Amino acid sequence: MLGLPETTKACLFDLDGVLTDTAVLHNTAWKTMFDAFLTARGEPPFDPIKDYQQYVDGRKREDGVRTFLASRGISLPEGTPADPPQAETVHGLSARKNVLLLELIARQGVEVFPGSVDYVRAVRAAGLHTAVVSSSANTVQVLQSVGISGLFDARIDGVVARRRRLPGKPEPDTFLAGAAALDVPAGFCAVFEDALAGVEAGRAGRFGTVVGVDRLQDGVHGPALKAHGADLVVGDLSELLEQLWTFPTRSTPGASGRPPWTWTGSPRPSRSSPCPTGTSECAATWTRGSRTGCPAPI
Ligand SMILES: O=P(O)(O)OC[C@H]1O[C@@H](O)[C@H](O)[C@@H](O)[C@@H]1O
Repeated sequence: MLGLPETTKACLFDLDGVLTDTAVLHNTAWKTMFDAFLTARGEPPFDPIKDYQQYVDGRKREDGVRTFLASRGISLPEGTPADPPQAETVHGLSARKNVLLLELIARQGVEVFPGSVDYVRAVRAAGLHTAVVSSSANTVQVLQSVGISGLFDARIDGVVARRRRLPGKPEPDTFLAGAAALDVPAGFCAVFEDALAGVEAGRAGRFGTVVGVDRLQDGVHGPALKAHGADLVVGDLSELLEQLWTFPTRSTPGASGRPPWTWTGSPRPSRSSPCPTGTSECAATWTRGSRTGCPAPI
């Protein structure tokens, strides 16, 4: 069910790029901030694909600054969290990026991915627990702005991680804290992540399933998510809902109240996993309304 193993008891969702369309806002804020900094030093600009994915995406704000600067062989003083945006320190650059991000959020607004909201609702309807596990210290504001805070039983975000001194992704600690908050062992949890650092954290924490979410669909990011720890990769969580299949009986209703599939021909395929339809095992002809074909994506 839900495209997850039957043993799954809880789902841990990353925020930016998984639930909300905010990864692009973060990326823009990072590029604007780093480009101004790099240009002043005569350095090549920030690459919004390679640099973002490898050094920044999914990491806590200050970790993103440190990891990217290290990749360019640049070192800055740490400073303190009280540093203003003008400070030439790790915390100062972090503050600059946050000012830009908040401007972008205010100007452009935040959108949810409807397929993700449908999926979270389906997960909860199936009795599974849910948590949002994000590196972002702006998680509360983003969730509230789109009205989905109530869909999660627990939240481990950048603010919580800072307070509890949890190492950020790619370390597994924030996801493990999410699982602990739901009182579900990691092996019974599914992690949903769009960032390389995030799927790495999922693998490092030995979670039951790590679902990579490939919003780029460029033929590169999906395989990279797999290489970094995703067990499966989807373009949108709605794809998992579509795989919410069982071999229907003649009276089994389709998902979302659609008419049931019926079959003709024989033999009717037996239940098995993975779905045998579309393989030589399936000799039945399945129809629903005017549609004939595989019942898996019901
Ligand atoms: O700056 P914030 O809102 O605390 O977010 C920290 C990080 O949160 C992650 O979710 C994003 O993938 C990163 O791009 C971002 O830098």
